[in-house]
Amino acid sequence: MDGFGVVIHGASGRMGRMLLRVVAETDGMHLAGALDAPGSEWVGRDAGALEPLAQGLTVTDDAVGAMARAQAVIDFSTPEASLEIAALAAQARAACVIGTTGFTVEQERALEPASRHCPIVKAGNMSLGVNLLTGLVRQVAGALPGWDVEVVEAHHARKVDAPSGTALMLGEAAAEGRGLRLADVAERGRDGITGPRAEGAIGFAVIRGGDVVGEHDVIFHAPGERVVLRHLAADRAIFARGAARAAAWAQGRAPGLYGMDDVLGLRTEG
Ligand SMILES: NC(=O)C1=CN([C@@H]2O[C@H](COP(=O)(O)OP(=O)(O)OC[C@H]3O[C@@H](n4cnc5c(N)ncnc54)[C@H](OP(=O)(O)O)[C@@H]3O)[C@@H](O)[C@H]2O)C=CC1
Ligand SMILES: O=C(O)C1=N[C@H](C(=O)O)C[C@H](O)C1
Repeated sequence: MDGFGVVIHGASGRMGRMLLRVVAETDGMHLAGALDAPGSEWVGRDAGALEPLAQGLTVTDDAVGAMARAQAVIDFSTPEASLEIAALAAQARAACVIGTTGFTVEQERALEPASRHCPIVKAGNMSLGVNLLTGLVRQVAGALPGWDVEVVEAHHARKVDAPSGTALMLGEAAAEGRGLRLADVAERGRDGITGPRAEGAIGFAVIRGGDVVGEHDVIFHAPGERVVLRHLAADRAIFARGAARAAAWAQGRAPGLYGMDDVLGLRTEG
């Protein structure tokens, strides 16, 4: 078998199926496990029914057993399940790539113990385009200090968290560009008599419907003009390829919590 072994956590999901394909197709790695939720109808069945290239692998809910045979796990599931698999990756000293979004601040913090024992790469969006856009947003927000920033995102009707992980990443970048913390300036829900927009706020608006893969606009408003930075995702393969690249990058890496900016060499100091 080619290269290092990768377990897919959340294998029957929209992203899980895509990852089964992308990992099977990527040189330097092979599928070592397809993990799904305990009690899932998929457990015990051939993963070939999820993705033909995964034929011969049995979907399992035995996370300990699967991690014993792997050097990396790629997780697109739920925040609770991500924390469990990160702890097991730490025990196995395997790299852990987390694409799952919707973490609370406490859940983000709860990843720290695992990150002392294995490399964890976590990002609300694993695509090259969004990670480049994040740097541009940081730059533009700093260059246009008085402008009103609004982040608008659209996703498919099955998405359960809002604003999206990507929208929050972009909002964080805008706040960082102005030397602020997003938590201090975010306006995440407007309804009723809201009063005028708070000066310096970073606003979020959310659209849900149909099968939209993921669309994000960061709009900078000033009297008489607007600058719009946009990313449109049309294929989940862009996220899966980013996650596979992160798993390869993390092989042999020191324990710690990393982002896609580390993987892609986009991190700017300061
Ligand atoms: N960072 C990025 O680039 C991207 C992030 N995402 C994020 O990834 C996550 C998943 O998205 P998506 O694939 O669309 O969602 P789905 O709901 O289609 O898939 C989630 C999968 O996780 C499984 N799961 C739930 N609990 C567990 C558990 N305890 N152990 C193992 N598996 C479990 C589900 O199984 P069951 O159905 O049986 O409950 C399901 O197969 C979301 O948070 C989404 O926002 C999505 C795309 C890109
Ligand atoms: O749930 C999704 O589908 C997506 N989730 C991520 C997010 O929350 O930003 C990334 C992508 O936009 C698709």
